[in-house]
Amino acid sequence: MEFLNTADQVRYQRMTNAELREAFVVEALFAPGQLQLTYTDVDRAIVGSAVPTDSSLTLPTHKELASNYFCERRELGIINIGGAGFVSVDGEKHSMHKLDSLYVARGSESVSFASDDAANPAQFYWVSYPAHRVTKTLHIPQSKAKQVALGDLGSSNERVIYQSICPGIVDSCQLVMGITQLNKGSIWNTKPPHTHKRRTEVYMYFDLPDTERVFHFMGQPHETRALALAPRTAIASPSWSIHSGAGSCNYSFIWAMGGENQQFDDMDHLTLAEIG
Ligand SMILES: O=C(O)C(=O)C[C@H](O)C(=O)CO
Ligand SMILES: [Zn+2]
Repeated sequence: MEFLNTADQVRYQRMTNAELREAFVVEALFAPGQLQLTYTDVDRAIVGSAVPTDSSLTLPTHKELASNYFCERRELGIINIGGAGFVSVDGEKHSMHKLDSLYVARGSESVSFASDDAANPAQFYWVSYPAHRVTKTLHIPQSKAKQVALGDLGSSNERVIYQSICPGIVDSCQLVMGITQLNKGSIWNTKPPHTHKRRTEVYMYFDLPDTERVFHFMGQPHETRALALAPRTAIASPSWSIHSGAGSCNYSFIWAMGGENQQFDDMDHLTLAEIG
């Protein structure tokens, strides 16, 4: 397991791009045949990926979790961004098509990942937070997610937010998670930008060609920095930071939040005049 130690709201202002990347970005994701884990210090979110090819991959625990198994005190939100596959939770198989979500409840002892076709492997991405009670594991096909259409083409931010792991759909503890898809011709996510002191957030950009980038804006509203992120890269957003991006083309991203509350709409919106 890797560890991501984010910088504080003063120190990030003096950092080079390479230092900002080191402190906020999770780049080593989605290696074929491998499972990867990064423990962040934003509300103890653990970010991970698994790309099973010829054999299945099993979610391990780690010394720093001091647990007998990964979900002993944790919940897990998994989304597949690749070919069809399945996730087995304590022996129960959940088929996962592209963009399906799976909520894995605290207390689930074994979690493993497999692809239907090694030549077109599933690409599982997940975010996990500590969980204070036992709830139920649930599979959510993308069609069952709450859909919210936002923005317009004239402002280059026409997009659909799919809220799959959220109150009303899944009984989770901290985790709120879903996918935002930008329509062709739109490049801006999270416009207008916002913060939410009550929650931290992790974004993971995907579904754009390898040659394209998303310019992700982070930092305090009056002192922002931009990082050019390649596809399948995640970035942690501390509670004091905006999180908004402009792509060199349209794209999708998975967002996941944890913290004080689970209210998606609880945001402190900013006007662009407040961004520096
Ligand atoms: O494009 C958007 O707007 C988003 O996807 C917003 C994120 O979901 C978010 O930041 C929720 O707090
Ligand atoms: Zn947010």
